Amino acid sequence: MLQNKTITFLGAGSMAESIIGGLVRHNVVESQQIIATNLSDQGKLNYLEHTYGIQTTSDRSEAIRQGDIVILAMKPKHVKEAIEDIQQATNSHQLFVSVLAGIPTFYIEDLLGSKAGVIRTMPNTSAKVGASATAITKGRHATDIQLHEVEQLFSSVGTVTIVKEDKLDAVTGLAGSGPAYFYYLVEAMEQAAKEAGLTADEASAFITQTIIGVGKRLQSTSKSSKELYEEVMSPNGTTEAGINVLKAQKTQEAMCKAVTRAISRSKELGEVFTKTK
Ligand SMILES: NC(=O)C1=CN([C@@H]2O[C@H](COP(=O)(O)OP(=O)(O)OC[C@H]3O[C@@H](n4cnc5c(N)ncnc54)[C@H](OP(=O)(O)O)[C@@H]3O)[C@@H](O)[C@H]2O)C=CC1
Ligand SMILES: O=C(O)[C@@H]1CCC=N1
Repeated sequence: MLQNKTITFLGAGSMAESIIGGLVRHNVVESQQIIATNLSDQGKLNYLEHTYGIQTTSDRSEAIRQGDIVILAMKPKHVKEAIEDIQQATNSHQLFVSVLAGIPTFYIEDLLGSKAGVIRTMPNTSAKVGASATAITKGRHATDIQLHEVEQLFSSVGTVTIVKEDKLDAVTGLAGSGPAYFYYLVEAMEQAAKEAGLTADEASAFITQTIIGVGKRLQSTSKSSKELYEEVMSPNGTTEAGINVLKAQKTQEAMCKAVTRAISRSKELGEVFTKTK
C-alpha cells in the first residue's frame, strides 16, 4: 500500500523523528521516500538526513507538492500558520495525517479548504523503538482505504487502535503523554538508587529491566493491576513499606489527576485554536 508513496513530514521535531526512526528501521518505506521540512532549524534537517538517509528541504511548498501522504508534526499553536503557508501546494488527492494534540480533523479540513482526506492520530515517542500505542481516527473526507494506509504506516512503529474522534483527547492524556509520566518516575528511582550507592549504569540496568518486565507481565496475564502489585507484597515486607509511603503521599490520586488534567488540556488546545480560527 505504501510502496512508491512519498511521505512528507511538515515539522521535524521529536515526534517526527520518532516516527521517521521507526519507519526507516522497520523498512516500511525506502528512506528516500521520506521528506522532512521544518520552519528554520537547518541543523535538525542535516541531522535527520545524515542519521536516517531521508531527504530534507527548507522549501516547504516543494516538500508538500511531492508528498502523497503529508504528516503534520508541528506544535498545535503553529498549525494555522503552517497550513496557510503551504496550502497552495496541496491537492485533494493527498492524505493529511495529523499527530497534533487536541486539534480536531474539521479544523485541518477547513484550513486545507479542499476534500483532501485528513486522519488524526495520537502516537507517542516510543514509535522510535517500534513500541508506540497509537490511536487513529478519520475525518469527514478520508476514506477507509486511507484509514488502513495510516493503520499500516503506524503499525510499523507499534500498536494501532481505530477509535472515534471523541476519544482522541483521552488517548492523548493517557498514551500520548504517557511515556513522560514513567520517565518522570524513573528519574525519582534513579535518584533513590544513587543515594543508596548504586552507580548510574547499575541503576539504569535494574530500572529498565524492571519496567520491561512489568510491561510484558501486563501483556501476558489476565490478573488486575491490584492483584499484580499485591503479588509482590509480603506482609510487613519491603514492598508494603514502600507502597505505604506511596499511599500516604496519595500517589494514585496524583497520577489519576495528572492523566485527567492532560486530557482536559488536550480538549483546551482544540477549543483555543478552533475558536481563534
Ligand atoms: N512529543 C511527543 O511526545 C508527542 C507529540 N505529539 C504532537 O506532535 C507535534 C509535534 O510535537 P514535537 O515533535 O514534540 O514538537 P517539536 O517542537 O519537537 O517540533 C515541532 C516542529 O514543527 C516545526 N514547525 C514550527 N512551525 C512550523 C511551520 N510553520 N511550518 C513547518 N514546520 C513548523 C518546527 O520547526 P523549527 O524547529 O525549525 O522551528 C519543528 O520541526 C505536536 O503537535 C504534539 O502535540 C503527539 C504525540 C506525542
Ligand atoms: O505534551 C504534548 O502536548 C504532546 C502531546 C502528547 C505528548 N506530547
